[in-house]
Amino acid sequence: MKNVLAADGIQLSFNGRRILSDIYIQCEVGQVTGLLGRNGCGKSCLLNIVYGSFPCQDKSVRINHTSFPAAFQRPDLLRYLPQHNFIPKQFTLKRVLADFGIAPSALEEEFPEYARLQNTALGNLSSGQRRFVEVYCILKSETRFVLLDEPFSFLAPIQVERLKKVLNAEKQHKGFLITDHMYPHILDVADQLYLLKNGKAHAVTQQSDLEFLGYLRPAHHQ
Ligand SMILES: Nc1ncnc2c1ncn2[C@@H]1O[C@H](COP(=O)(O)OP(=O)(O)OP(=O)(O)O)[C@@H](O)[C@H]1O
Repeated sequence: MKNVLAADGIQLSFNGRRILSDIYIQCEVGQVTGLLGRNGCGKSCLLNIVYGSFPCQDKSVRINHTSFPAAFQRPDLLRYLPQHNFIPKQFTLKRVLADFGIAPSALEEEFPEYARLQNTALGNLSSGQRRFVEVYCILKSETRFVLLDEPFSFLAPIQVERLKKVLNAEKQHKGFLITDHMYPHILDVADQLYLLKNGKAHAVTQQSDLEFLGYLRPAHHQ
């Protein structure tokens, strides 16, 4: 049986304003599922709800048909990269890698420039380096599914390309749900794509769908 994370029946409103109303998304081990949408359409809320850290009027989150309303309690099954820095800044790189069960040599082989930073606290890295470490640790951690909220923002293009290689290697045994406004990278890595609009998740198969749904300006208008 395939390993599938599925979420549906999600209803979310703030002060009577409907944010999410008709959501069905699924994510399979071996695949990257992309989630696009304009600012404020509810992407971060949706990831938080799937993770279980955000209260929601109604939802069903399942892994292989088993319900996981509080998936954040099962890091062996699901990990989440929030939009903001989430690892305490006083932790050294060495400690962070150990906490995520990653051998320092694994990072150093792929990214030798981090070898000399093992004893550096994350707060003393540049903001891009700090974000890079967070994304790398979440990508490499031992889990089944990974939710990524804006992993590429704040990173230099070459770092994005290098992390995309890590993502593609890791997806052999993990499923990813990823959102980022650097949409060409999402189109590049995603095996399937959803666009969130007016509370609904629309399955998208080609760039013209994104234009039709108003996420991209039509090519002939650019
Ligand atoms: N705690 C809250 N109370 C009230 N409204 C909220 C709360 N959290 C989020 N919202 C609203 O819900 C909507 C969706 O927010 P969310 O952060 O999920 O959007 P997003 O698609 O991730 O946006 P962006 O791309 O700008 O990060 C926004 O209009 C936001 O103002």
